[in-house]
Order: sequence, then C-alpha cells, then structure tokens
Amino acid sequence: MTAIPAHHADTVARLRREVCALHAELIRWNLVTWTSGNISARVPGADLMVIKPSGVTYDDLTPESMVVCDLHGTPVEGAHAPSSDTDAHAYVYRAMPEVGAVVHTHSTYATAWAARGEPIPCAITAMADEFGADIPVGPFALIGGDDIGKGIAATLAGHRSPAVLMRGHGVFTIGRDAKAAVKAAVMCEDVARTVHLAREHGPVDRLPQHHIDALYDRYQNVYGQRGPRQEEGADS
Ligand SMILES: O=C(CO)[C@@H](O)[C@@H](O)COP(=O)(O)O
Repeated sequence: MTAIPAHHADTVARLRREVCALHAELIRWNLVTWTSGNISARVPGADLMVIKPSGVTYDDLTPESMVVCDLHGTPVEGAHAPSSDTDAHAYVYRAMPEVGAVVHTHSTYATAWAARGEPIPCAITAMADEFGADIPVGPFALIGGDDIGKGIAATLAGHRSPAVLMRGHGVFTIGRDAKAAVKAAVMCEDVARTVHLAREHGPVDRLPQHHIDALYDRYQNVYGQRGPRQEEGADS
C-alpha cells in the first residue's frame, strides 16, 4: 500500500472521525437497513477518499475501521475491505471535482421511486429549497465497477439536485462535504415520502418554474445564519 503523505495525516484523521460519526445519522433518520448504506469524503488536495468498510454493522464502525482509498478505489490505508460502492464513489470524485462527499442509501420511499424509475416531481417548497428541481432518475447499473459512478455523474452534472435515484437500486447524494451530502439524503427521503403520500389521494402538480427558482435562490443564498454579523455573535 502507498503511504499517505504526512501533510495529509491530520485531515485524514479528521475525516475518519467525521465519516464514521455521520453513519449514525443514517440510522437516526431511518435511511438504512442493516449495513445497506455508505458515506465517503474526499481528502481535499489529495487524490484520496475516506469510505466506510464493507458489510460492517453501524454499531461496530470506528474511525480506525474507515478505509482510505485512492480515486480509483484502491485501498491505501486500513485493515478492512472498503464499501462495495467504492468504485462508484471514486468515479464521482474523478468526474466531479467540486464534489467533496458522496452518500448512498436504500431509504424506503426514495428507493420506491427508484424502483418505478420515476423522478420525484418538484411539488413542495422544501423540495425546491434543497433540490431546485425534480429529483432525477439515473440508469440501472450493477454494483462494482464504474457504471454506477458514470450514471451518477452523467445525471447530476449540471443539475441542481444533489440527489439521484439510481434505477432499481437506491439513492446517491453528493455535497461539498459529508454533512451536506447526508443532509441531501435525509431531505430526499422526506420529500419522497411526502410526495408519495400526496399522490395517494390525487394528482400532484409540479410547482411553477419561477417559484422553484425563487425558492431555490432564497434557500441557497439567504436562508439561515450567514455573514459577519452572525460570526461576530450579533443577535439583533
Ligand atoms: O447497494 C448496495 C447493495 O445493494 C450496497 O451499497 C450496500 O449493501 C452497502 O454495501 P457496503 O456495506 O457499503 O459494502
């Protein structure tokens, strides 16, 4: 195995802790069954990523059990075999330099949309906020190799949505960091459930595009705490 350059050691140690801890969020939000989801994060400035080990139950995950791989999916540091989706994550990092993290789940409602091969229409404000569009469907691809990654990148490149429903499989989300990608996975399941429940009682209309655009812009650029006043602790 190739050694990790010393100047990346602190970052890798931090990402081992972060990626490990965020798997608890997949359980907390009921997005995974047994060992069926995974999280990875890119090591900024290096052709490396930190990813969950394959098939290890979430209670047994530790920072030390995370696996560091290069961006072709080859393990570089770690005693465990990496996630079976390692090649998919690695392909996304190679193809989408702006992506800092990838999350995969089989969350129930979103995966039901994936099983139907149907995009989730952007019908509610929470969806316009986070996704800015319908949540798209990517192609079916077998696990292992580059095909899942190719499908994710081809579907999400140039798309506002940080989530894709891989046909007949489940959800992949991307983000600038692991927390953002986990948030997208949580929100994806939430809106998948809401729109599904709404459709049980009748047709659901997509929001008008100008409303989607306005909601997305506000949530991405205005919503929440931002700017120097908050950083200085001002409260009025
Ligand atoms: O999607 C699948 C299997 O369908 C896998 O991602 C899932 O079971 C998780 O596998 P890993 O434990 O990450 O190897």
